[in-house]
Amino acid sequence: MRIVEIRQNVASISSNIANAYIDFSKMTCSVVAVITDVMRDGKPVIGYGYHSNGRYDVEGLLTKRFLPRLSEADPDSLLDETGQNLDPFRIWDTLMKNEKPGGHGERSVAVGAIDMAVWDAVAKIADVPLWKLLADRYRGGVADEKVWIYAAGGYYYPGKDNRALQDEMRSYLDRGYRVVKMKIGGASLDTDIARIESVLEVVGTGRNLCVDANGRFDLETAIAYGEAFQQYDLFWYEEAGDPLDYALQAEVSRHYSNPMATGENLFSHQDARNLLRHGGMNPDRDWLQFDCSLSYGLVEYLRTLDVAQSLGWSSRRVVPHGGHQLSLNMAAGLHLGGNESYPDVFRPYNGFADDIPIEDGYVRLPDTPGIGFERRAELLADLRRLLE
Ligand SMILES: O=C([O-])CC(=O)C(=O)O
Ligand SMILES: [Mg+2]
Repeated sequence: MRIVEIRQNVASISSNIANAYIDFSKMTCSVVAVITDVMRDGKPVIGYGYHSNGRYDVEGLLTKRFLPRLSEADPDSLLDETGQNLDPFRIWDTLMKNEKPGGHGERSVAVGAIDMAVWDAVAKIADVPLWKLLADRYRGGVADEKVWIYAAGGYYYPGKDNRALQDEMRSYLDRGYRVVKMKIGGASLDTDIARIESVLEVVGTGRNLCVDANGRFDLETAIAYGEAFQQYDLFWYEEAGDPLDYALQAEVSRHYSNPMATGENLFSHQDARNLLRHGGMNPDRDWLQFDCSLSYGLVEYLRTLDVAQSLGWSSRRVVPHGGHQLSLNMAAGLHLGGNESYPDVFRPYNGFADDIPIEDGYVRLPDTPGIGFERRAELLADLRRLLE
């Protein structure tokens, strides 16, 4: 078999929402299609990939550096030992040839988008859903039947008052979610506490609410917020300070005794290891949110999970950022703790299978070969519009 062509394009995921750090008025993402010469039902197998929100598209990195490395490689060097399918690890090594270590920047996003498309193609060629392929390869054939997901939203946007915030959260509960997430740090402490209390009226208990500061706070502010909402026993307190400030994370943990979460802006297993070595995080209490699509893909994520395990972390404490179906497959197939979900934001690069309901905070996975994009019509239509 061969890769016939790899296409890339830029999708818009812009909207008028804002977190404590950025607005999303110009947010984009890169989309990738790996077109193969393997035929299914008279059509070539195509693997699709993209990266999640938060980093802008990486078109330049894809077109100038990473895609040429694949087209210049000996096609056989990208295949597994059977010669009948792609090998994501060999492809990864080809992509990363002549890249120095460290300084992970945003090349990890370009590699992540390609890697997603490669795994989609690999599972389609193997004719199995990716969650099953992962469970068979890495977890003795045992996949989780359903995955815990939480509804991430609660953004700031113009004209949004606490009533609108409550309506948003109520609609998530109506759609089957139990735990919701809201943004903090984009307003004063008093305003945010009033927002939190208004959401608690809807979700009932702090155990159903996560708050996300998107790395906005300095140490003093992070501690002040923690002290102000310690009493609510929130599900987690996310990205209190700068994602690379491990000493801040450790110090906040000394003041805040409920669960904390971070990791969505760490893009390599080495950065993840530094967080776990130096961030004072507690494997019995805290949560890790590394996002494969931003951090060199699933190939690298397997290393990150190994590093976490060697430092005493169960994969069940990992709940990836990004709300995409690749992480959902990984959650089921690799026994993660769950996955983020964006019921309403970042459309159409959000959501899971159209026809599978969310029940009591859990979702099941489709049995479609690949990642499952074919079961999410709006997303597939956009990928096809941009790539075919
Ligand atoms: O608002 C964002 O940048 C997304 C985010 O942090 C999340 O989903 O946790
Ligand atoms: Mg976040």
